[in-house]
Amino acid sequence: MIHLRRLFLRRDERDILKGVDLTIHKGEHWVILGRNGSGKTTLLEMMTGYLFPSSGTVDVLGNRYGEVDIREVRKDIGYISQSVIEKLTLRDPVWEVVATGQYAFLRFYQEVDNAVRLKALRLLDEAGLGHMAEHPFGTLSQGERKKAILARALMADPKLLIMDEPCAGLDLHEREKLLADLGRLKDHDITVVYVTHHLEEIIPLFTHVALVQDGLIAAAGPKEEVLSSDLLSRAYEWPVEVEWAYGRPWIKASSGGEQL
Ligand SMILES: Nc1ncnc2c1ncn2[C@@H]1O[C@H](COP(=O)(O)OP(=O)(O)OP(=O)(O)O)[C@@H](O)[C@H]1O
Repeated sequence: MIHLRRLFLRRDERDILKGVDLTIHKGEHWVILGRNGSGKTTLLEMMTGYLFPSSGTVDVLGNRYGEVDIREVRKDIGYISQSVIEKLTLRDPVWEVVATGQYAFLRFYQEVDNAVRLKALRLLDEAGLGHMAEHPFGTLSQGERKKAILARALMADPKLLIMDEPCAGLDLHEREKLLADLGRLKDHDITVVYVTHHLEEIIPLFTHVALVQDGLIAAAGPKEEVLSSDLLSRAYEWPVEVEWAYGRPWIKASSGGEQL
């Protein structure tokens, strides 16, 4: 599904990626963790074809970037990031913002096909936002916006859903509601790649974790193996302990502990 091979990225005389290898198979759901500036967003942008490596190969859904029309590949990829959210028009009705996901447009300048409108309304209903379909997008709370953006990303029935910190800025209640929506993707034929800073967002849906450290993959594999106190302490350069509860990992950091 995704094969990253020997990815290097050099920008402004700095090595941002230093030889990343990562393979994600169909049916797996991955979380990418790592310190600020370690290269997580850069990796997502390589997967979506918004950034090209200085060297190395990126294969996504059987296509090698550089040899195919990436716009065609993107039709099968849902991408949720702050930069996408910022481009959406706040005064458009929620259902229309969701419906644009069908074509990866930002706005409609023509009549919307009725089948597309109905699909947007159904996805909004499933997200519990049906009653807000006609509200201007900008009047939604941050949590409601995130749920609507997830519905938008699902409009085109993507094979791959890539998310960059979708729970950022949400309170516990809104976060849990968004995670519950994500959990339901288990029944969809979709592969999820998810960047976060918060281990507790690693709900049972997720199967694998990659730890990024200073432009390299420090560890990657089944979540139970990678989410060890030892590996996480090294990746975050801080002594931490991981505990599991409700099928999710929870992290304890030693306060004022000597840095590793
Ligand atoms: N266009 C660019 N030109 C130069 N340096 C860049 C560029 N984009 C990113 N970087 C640098 O590359 C490094 C990795 O950035 P990236 O955004 O991938 O990190 P991240 O792991 O997503 O961080 P965060 O958790 O803070 O979002 C950072 O040091 C950043 O300053």
